[in-house]
Amino acid sequence: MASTTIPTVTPAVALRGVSRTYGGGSAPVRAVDGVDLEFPRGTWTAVMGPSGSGKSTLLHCAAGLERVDAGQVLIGDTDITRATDDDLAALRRTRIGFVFQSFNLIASLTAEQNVALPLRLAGVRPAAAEIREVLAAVGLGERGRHRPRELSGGQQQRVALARAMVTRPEVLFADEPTGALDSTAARTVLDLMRAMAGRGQTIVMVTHDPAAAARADATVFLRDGRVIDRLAGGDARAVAERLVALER
Ligand SMILES: Nc1ncnc2c1ncn2[C@@H]1O[C@H](COP(=O)(O)OP(=O)(O)OP(=O)(O)O)[C@@H](O)[C@H]1O
Repeated sequence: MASTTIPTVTPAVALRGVSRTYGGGSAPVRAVDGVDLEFPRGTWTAVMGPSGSGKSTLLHCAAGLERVDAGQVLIGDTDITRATDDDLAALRRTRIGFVFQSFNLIASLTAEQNVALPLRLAGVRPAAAEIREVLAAVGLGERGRHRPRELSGGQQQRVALARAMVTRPEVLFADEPTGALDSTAARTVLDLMRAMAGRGQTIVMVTHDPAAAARADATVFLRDGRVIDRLAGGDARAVAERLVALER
């Protein structure tokens, strides 16, 4: 009988034995402790866990914002743990997007200028029409000339998402993207993330909110820097129950 080969698909992001320890001396903190995870292309994964369980550290290591002490992080076929600082900076400008709870927009720039920034940093002259299109995609077509302080929190987060989307990154890393938003604004941001995953982009999102995690395709649960549980799909109640169980 002929043997069949199962084609292996490279995940968008893979962590292999990743560890990150802070501080040396007598009290080092192992924030991430031997994590193995794969994030398939076009999927949206939530990362949950108690405060201090290592969620942000894991996200920063996966996005190349922070160096790992051990293990490998692969973005597609690229091992970013071997990349130089220049390579990493280039990767972050082109293949990776990042959104934070605090939006991190530049106060003195308009929405359009904020969105254009990653292209400018990559040495590309942004086309005005392209910037308007991305802002329209997040429902802010009329707000391009406004500065962050003239926008609501939900609108600012949508500008931050537009800025992360403008380079069409393979992977979007989001650290509590809805943490500062009311439920209506949060839903709009989560709808946009769902649309991104639908276009084949991969999303890794740290959240404390079971309702936000329930919108993702899967949730991984961390405790003491380790992955200790995983839930595919699920509703907010199922996510919350798992979270409560691991906080005991
Ligand atoms: N720069 C740092 N220096 C020293 N220790 C740190 C640093 N950053 C994080 N830690 C420690 O590493 C552990 C994991 O922190 P991390 O911020 O990744 O957790 P988290 O799960 O994202 O927490 P939270 O939900 O409260 O934001 C914690 O014990 C934290 O105190």
